[in-house]
Amino acid sequence: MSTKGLLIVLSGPSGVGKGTVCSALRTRMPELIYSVSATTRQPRLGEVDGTNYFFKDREQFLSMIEHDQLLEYAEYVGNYYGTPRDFVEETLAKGKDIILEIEVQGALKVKEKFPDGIFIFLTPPSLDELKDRIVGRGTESQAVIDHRMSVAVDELDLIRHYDYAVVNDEINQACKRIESIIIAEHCKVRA
Ligand SMILES: Nc1nc2c(ncn2[C@@H]2O[C@H](COP(=O)(O)OP(=O)(O)O)[C@@H](O)[C@H]2O)c(=O)[nH]1
Ligand SMILES: Nc1ncnc2c1ncn2[C@@H]1O[C@H](COP(=O)(O)OP(=O)(O)O)[C@@H](O)[C@H]1O
Repeated sequence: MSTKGLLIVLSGPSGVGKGTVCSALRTRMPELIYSVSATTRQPRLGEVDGTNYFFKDREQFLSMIEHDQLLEYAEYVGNYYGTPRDFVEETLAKGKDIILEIEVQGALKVKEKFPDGIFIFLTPPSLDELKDRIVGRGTESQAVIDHRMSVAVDELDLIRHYDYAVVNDEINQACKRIESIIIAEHCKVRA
């Protein structure tokens, strides 16, 4: 059984349920650490700076890039998103597992730096269900929903770069699958 911390990357199209699954996982796996990203996106109603994201303006974000403070970053539907580097490295150095909820371009960059990371892609039961969820959430304008749906089709094509695909048909089942993956990865015999 490995005592080293695992770097876990969870990706999936907008509206698939990443945020919902992550908050349910927090209850099931209180020892798992969550990376809080920086973004230039406007906060949604109820989102808290430092908890959901570190909300930055474009200039602040570009300064983080310039000072090499981000492990990876990507532009997604008109905004920047990036993973603060120090927190991830410090968490892994303490032997704790950390989960990054990030989109595919960023995930592929993390894979280059951490080939031993565990890459999990959360999929919707269908594209119709995905659209229903993103519309049902009610946080985006119609134009942003359309853009996110077209990005989703391209993202689904990149599943092949991931180690695991988990369907989010039901929240508890999806969490159970992710928890099982993490437990199994800790049992893996590594060189
Ligand atoms: N590359 C990268 N993507 C991120 C990061 N943080 C969040 N994302 C992704 O950016 C996309 C948009 O996030 P958000 O605007 O919160 O929308 P939501 O995922 O639909 O709730 C999602 O795919 C997130 O997983 C990050 O630090 N880096
Ligand atoms: N398994 C599920 N079944 C039905 N609805 C879900 C499921 N998982 C998430 N949802 C709903 O779908 C919407 C989008 O979920 P969210 O977690 O915000 O997605 P993401 O973070 O991937 O963009 C929310 O309204 C959420 O309540």
